Amino acid sequence: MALTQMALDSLDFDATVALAAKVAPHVDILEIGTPCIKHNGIDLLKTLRAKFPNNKILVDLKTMDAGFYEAEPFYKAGADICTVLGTADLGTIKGVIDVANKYGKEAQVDLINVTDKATRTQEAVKLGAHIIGVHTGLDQQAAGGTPFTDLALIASLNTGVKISVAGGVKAATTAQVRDAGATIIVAGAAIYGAADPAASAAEITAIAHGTTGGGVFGWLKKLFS
Ligand SMILES: O=C([C@H](O)CO)[C@H](O)[C@H](O)COP(=O)(O)O
Repeated sequence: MALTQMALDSLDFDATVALAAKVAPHVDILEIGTPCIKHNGIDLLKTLRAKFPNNKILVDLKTMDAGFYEAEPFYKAGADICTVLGTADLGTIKGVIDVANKYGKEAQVDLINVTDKATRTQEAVKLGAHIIGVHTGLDQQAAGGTPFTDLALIASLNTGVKISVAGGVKAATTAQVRDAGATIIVAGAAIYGAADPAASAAEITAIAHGTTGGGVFGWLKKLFS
C-alpha cells in the first residue's frame, strides 16, 4: 500500500485549480510543482487549501538556502509537506525539518542531483527528515533517466523513514514502484497528459493502494474493458 501524489506542473493558476478539482477525489496528496509555485506564489496554495480540505498538499519548494525562513510561510498557509534539496547545506535541511515540526507537518528531502544518495539519506534521517524523495527530474527523464535504481538503493537502507518516488511514474510502473518500497508514489505527466486525468489518477491510486493488481490483473482488466 502506497499513497498517491499528483504533481500539478502547469504555470496557469486557473488551469491548475481546474485540474486539481478533477483529480483531488482520486489522489491522496496534491503537489504544487516547483515551476507552478514559483510562477503563482503562495496565493495558489491558499486557494487549493481552501478548496480541497480532504487532500494533503505538498509544496515543491526545492529549498536551497534559508530553510526555516523560506518554508515557514507555506506551512503557516496550510502546506502539509515542503521539499528541501538534498544538495543543500545540512543547516538548510535542518531548518525545513525544524519548521515542519513547529507546525506539526512534514519535510521531504529531495535527492535530485545528489551524488552520494545513501550518505545524504542517512544524514537527513539523522536530522529527523520525515520523507526521503527519490526523484528523477523532468530534464533527467528527457535524457532517459528513471528512478528505479535509486529507489532500490534507498529502500535497501531500511531507515524506517517514508520514501516518495517521482520521475515519470505511470500506471504501468506503479505496482513496480509500490512493491520496491515506495510509501508515496508521485505522478505528474501520466495524469495531466491523459485524455481523462480523473480516470488516470483513479487507476494509479487503485494500484498504489493495492485495490487492483496492476500486474497481470490490471493487464487482463485492460484487455477486457
Ligand atoms: O518534481 C517535478 C519536477 O521537478 C518539476 O517540479 C515533477 O513534478 C515530478 O517529476 C513528477 O512529475 P512526472 O515526472 O511528470 O511524473
